[in-house]
Parts: sequence; structure tokens; C-alpha cells
Amino acid sequence: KAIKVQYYNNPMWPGEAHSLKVEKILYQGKSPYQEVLVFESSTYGKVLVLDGIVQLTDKDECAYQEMITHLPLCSIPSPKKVLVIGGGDGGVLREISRHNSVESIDICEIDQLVIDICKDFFPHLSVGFEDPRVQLHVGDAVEFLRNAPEGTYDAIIVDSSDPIGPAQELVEKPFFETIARALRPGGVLCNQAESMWLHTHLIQDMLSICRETFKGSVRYAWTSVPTYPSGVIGFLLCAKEGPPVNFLTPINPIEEVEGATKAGREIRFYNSEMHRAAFVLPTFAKRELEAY
Ligand SMILES: NCCCN[C@H]1CC[C@H](N)CC1
Repeated sequence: KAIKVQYYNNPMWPGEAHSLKVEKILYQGKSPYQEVLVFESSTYGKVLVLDGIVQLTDKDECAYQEMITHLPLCSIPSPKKVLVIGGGDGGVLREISRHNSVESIDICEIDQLVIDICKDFFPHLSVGFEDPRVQLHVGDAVEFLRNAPEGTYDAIIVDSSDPIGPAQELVEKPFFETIARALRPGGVLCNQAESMWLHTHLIQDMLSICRETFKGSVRYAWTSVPTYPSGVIGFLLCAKEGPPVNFLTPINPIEEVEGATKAGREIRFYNSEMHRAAFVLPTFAKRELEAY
């Protein structure tokens, strides 16, 4: 039987739906924040679904986790203190831990159930929690950032679900202001920024807010994730005013990071050419996004 991860009635993706054939339901439950579903698909491995929206699959999670992590971390010379907002599956943590310059990794995830489920069903993602540099904070990111000392982080990665439900406030100006405050001068933010095919108005709003808030370079990048609506997802790269950051060419190329490729945990998607390519936009997107 096929599970239609229904989007028809979801205002984010009106008029479209995606189907994956279900071999076996592995977990179904509800946290105080969202419904959680894990199933074995026929062709994408295991799939994590939150409130009916595909979050990741074994087959293509590498594209998202690697790009959202290495686009910012390879854009600054030597990232030391990193913060992850969301990311409870552990995949971004796994990717950050490839950087030997990193000394501490804070993660603020609101939903303990997501962390627990991913430890059971997605060990190749939750392995990220095993890194001794990781400090887990279960709670609301806005609260966490309010208490973070000013100018703490070299990089902040917002690995959020979509801005409907618990992640709604993660695309609003006050949130970006707390991020900017927590970054050191020249520090960088990378957040999930939806699809250029479907959400250019939301992206334009975020670009305007970020240009005002960070005052350093702000760029939109994108990558291919077959199981996300429209098959692509974007990222917003923002640099806080201070030492200039050029996102387009990795100053800290992953190929030169000692030990980045760990035996048994190879990088499957990201490389320095994919980094450069991610910022190359089709004409309609240049027109709609670069003016902002
Ligand atoms: N770390 C898992 C990915 C979470 N990111 C989102 C999943 C849902 C998508 N529509 C947008 C990205």
C-alpha cells in the first residue's frame, strides 16, 4: 500500500502530493509538538515523517545534511564554536564532527521524541550525538538564544522543519535578530530556506530580513533532494557584519580538512565543486531572488 505523504491540504504545498510505497510501518506516535512516523520504503530506505511531511530518507538525507553543514563551515577559515537549532535526528551533528577545528557543538532541539526515535531507527544519523564536543539542550530555540551570551558562535545552523507548526517562529525577524546577536562578528548562519520553485515570496521575505539583520553577505543556495516537494531545497547563507565572508568559494575546502572523511562514514554528496554550484541560480530565481 502506498502512503501518500499528503500535501494537498497543507498550505505549504497546495495541489500537490507525494507518494512512497510502504513496505512496513516501523513507528507511529505523537509528541507534544507533532506526529511522528517511521516506515520502510521500497526504494529510499527508512523514512522519517513529521506531521505528514517527509523529513529525511536513508537514501537522500546526505544531500541535505552535508550541504546545510559544509556550505557555512567551509566558508570560514576555522570554525570553533557551532550551534545547531533543530536537527534532532543527529545528521547535521554527524557532518559538523568532520571538522577538526570545531571545539564545541551546542544543539537545541525542541522535541525529545524525535531524538529518541532517530536513535532507534536512524543510527547512521544519530551517531552525531556520540561526538564528545556535543552539548544537547532540549527546549525552545528562541529561549535558548535569548540566554546565549552575545557574540558566542562562529556558525549557527538552523535545521528546521517547515514554517508551519513548531518551526513557524524560525522565519520571523525577531528570531534572526537573536541569531545575529549570538554570532561573533563575521560569524555565519545557514538555515533551511525552502524551494525556489514553490516559495520565492517566503524566500524574498527572509532575504530582506536577513540583509537588514546581518549586514554582511547574504546568499541563497540550493540542492537536490528527491523526496522533498519539487525535488529541491534551498539554504540561506548569512554573514554577520565583520570580517568579510565570500560564500561562493570555500576558503576552508572540505578536501583539505584532516580526517573529514571517516572510514565507514564517507561524504556522499558535498564537495567544493558542489559548493560553488549551489549558488548558481536559474534565470527566474536570479530575477526573483538576487534583487532582494
Ligand atoms: N534534518 C532533517 C531535515 C529537516 N528539514 C526539513 C524537512 C522538511 C522539508 N520540507 C524541509 C526541510
